[in-house]
Amino acid sequence: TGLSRPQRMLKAVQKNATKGDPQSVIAAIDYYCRHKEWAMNVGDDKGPILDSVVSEVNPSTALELGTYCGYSTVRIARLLSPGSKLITVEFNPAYAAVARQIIAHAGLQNKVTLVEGGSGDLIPKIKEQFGITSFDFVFLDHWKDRYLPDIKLLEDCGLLKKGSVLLADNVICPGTPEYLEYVRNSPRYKSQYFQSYLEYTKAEDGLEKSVFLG
Ligand SMILES: Oc1cc(-c2ccc(F)cc2)cc2cncnc12
Ligand SMILES: [Mg+2]
Repeated sequence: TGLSRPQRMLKAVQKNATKGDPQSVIAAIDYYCRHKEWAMNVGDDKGPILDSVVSEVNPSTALELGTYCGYSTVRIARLLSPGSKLITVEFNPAYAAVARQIIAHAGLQNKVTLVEGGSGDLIPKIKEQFGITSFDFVFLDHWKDRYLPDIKLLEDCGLLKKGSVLLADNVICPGTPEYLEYVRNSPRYKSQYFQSYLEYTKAEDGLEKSVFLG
């Protein structure tokens, strides 16, 4: 049945984006997904909000849950200071295979570690495997019913510290009601909603930024 949607997206990047130029990779994906076929990247409406939060935090250690094709991985990694690291977790091997190539096309492979597997299995292993004591920034963009259990896991594993920033995609569409209720009502978080649009559409969606208070 030919190429998958992620593989078609990769071809568009290889054809239209300049090697080593993250901005051209981002633009090529946004053009393809807006004009050719939709795909579940954070996109060019929510993307600048992601950029502004990453730039404000300027994380030394960052975690992304849900790589997909690597669009937001590239958005985050292009903003990291030298020596900073982004770990991105993807459950689907076919997605991970495309993401590795898109991240490499952007020239960001030295800033990014892509780990294949389930976030629930991998989070408890991060300290020992990567020698990371805590994350300054976490981007949640995977299965919506994993958002809440995974931040509780991050808390229990001591991977969050006072000031750690969580940014969650899709809190309206498809929606993460249990997660929102938790971060908005917990005394351990200061939460803020950034209204935007579902990628490449006119539907409402938004990002929830939650600062861990320790
Ligand atoms: O940004 C996203 C959007 C959608 C999605 C799919 C279908 C639809 F109709 C609306 C929204 C699904 C996602 C799954 N994981 C991560 N991010 C996602
Ligand atoms: Mg998303």
